[in-house]
Amino acid sequence: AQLNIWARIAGKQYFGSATDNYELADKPYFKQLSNTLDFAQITPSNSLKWFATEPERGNFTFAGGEEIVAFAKKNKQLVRGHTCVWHSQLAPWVEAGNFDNATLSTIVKDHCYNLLNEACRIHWDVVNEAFNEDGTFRETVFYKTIGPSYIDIAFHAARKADPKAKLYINDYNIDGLGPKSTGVINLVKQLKKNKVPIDGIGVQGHLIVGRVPTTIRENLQAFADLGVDVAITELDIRMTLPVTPELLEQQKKDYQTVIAACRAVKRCIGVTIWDWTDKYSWVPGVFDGEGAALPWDEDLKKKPAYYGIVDGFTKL
Ligand SMILES: OC[C@H]1CNC[C@@H](O)[C@@H]1O[C@@H]1O[C@H](CO)[C@@H](O[C@@H]2O[C@H](CO)[C@@H](O[C@@H]3O[C@H](CO)[C@@H](O)[C@H](O)[C@H]3O)[C@H](O)[C@H]2O)[C@H](O)[C@H]1O
Repeated sequence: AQLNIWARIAGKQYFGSATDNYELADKPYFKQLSNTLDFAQITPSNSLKWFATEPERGNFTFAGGEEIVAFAKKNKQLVRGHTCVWHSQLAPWVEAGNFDNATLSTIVKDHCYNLLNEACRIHWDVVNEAFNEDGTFRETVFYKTIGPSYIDIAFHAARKADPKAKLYINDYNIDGLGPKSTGVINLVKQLKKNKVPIDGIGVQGHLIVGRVPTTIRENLQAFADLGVDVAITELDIRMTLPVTPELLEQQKKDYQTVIAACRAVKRCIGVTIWDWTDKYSWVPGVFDGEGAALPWDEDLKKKPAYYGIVDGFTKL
């Protein structure tokens, strides 16, 4: 059996992968990504971001996102939408406009409403990477101009556009207990108190071999105890190159640990890897001398990590 089958047997809704438009031209890659026994869910890794969907104010363009959505639909794969409000890959006019609070609030509302109205999906990362490592709010153009209520505005607009989609806040380095996870917990408590429609917390899971937080299961449970779903949204576990048999074995154990933690938490509903083959991983382009983060190698061959994921879903 394959990854999504084991995920389902373990009571999860899906196992999935991110992908990007240019990768779909790669036939062997396309064939494996279409394999729903491994991947029952797809996340467009770039083409639903602000730079791609609203390059000029009020000019909404969804061609890139729609191409990946059409691919998923054909395979009956679920789609996670990524992402509505994020400080990175933001269309330049949003910051260059020096908009006041009222105007930028309208811009956020319109962007999230149109994005979700066009591209209805199972989940949406409505707000991405809103926190600093110490759990305080990241000083983005949205936070500096509007304050923390930009998050409320985005979620309300998202819910108005799509009453069914599950609305998530998504971030990295919130895999284990710590000040950043506490920041997320305090925010979600506040949002729920203020009746802001939030359904889930997205734990990106960009991890390092041999350094998976020992508190990951406890942390996922703490998020679930807030009365929201949890999803692992961008899992990859990078190593310092060159690849060695020891590092591959440790990576296998690390994937097993993360999957087993999600499996143990009832409201951890699914796992998405941030692409599936090292051939298209974002890691080497950002972390010099690091890579080999994904379960398939550059030749599209399964690595020990693949079996670590199986063990995570199956082993007691
Ligand atoms: O950074 C990893 C995660 C972290 N969490 C949020 C999540 O959204 C993020 O994903 C990554 O987010 C990164 C940007 O922050 C993306 O990287 C961008 O990916 C884009 C599409 O491939 C790149 O754009 C291409 O760049 C090429 C060379 O510069 C140009 O020739 C292409 O025209 C242009 O499309 C950008 O330079 C590159 O910065 C990665 O693909 C994407 O996987």
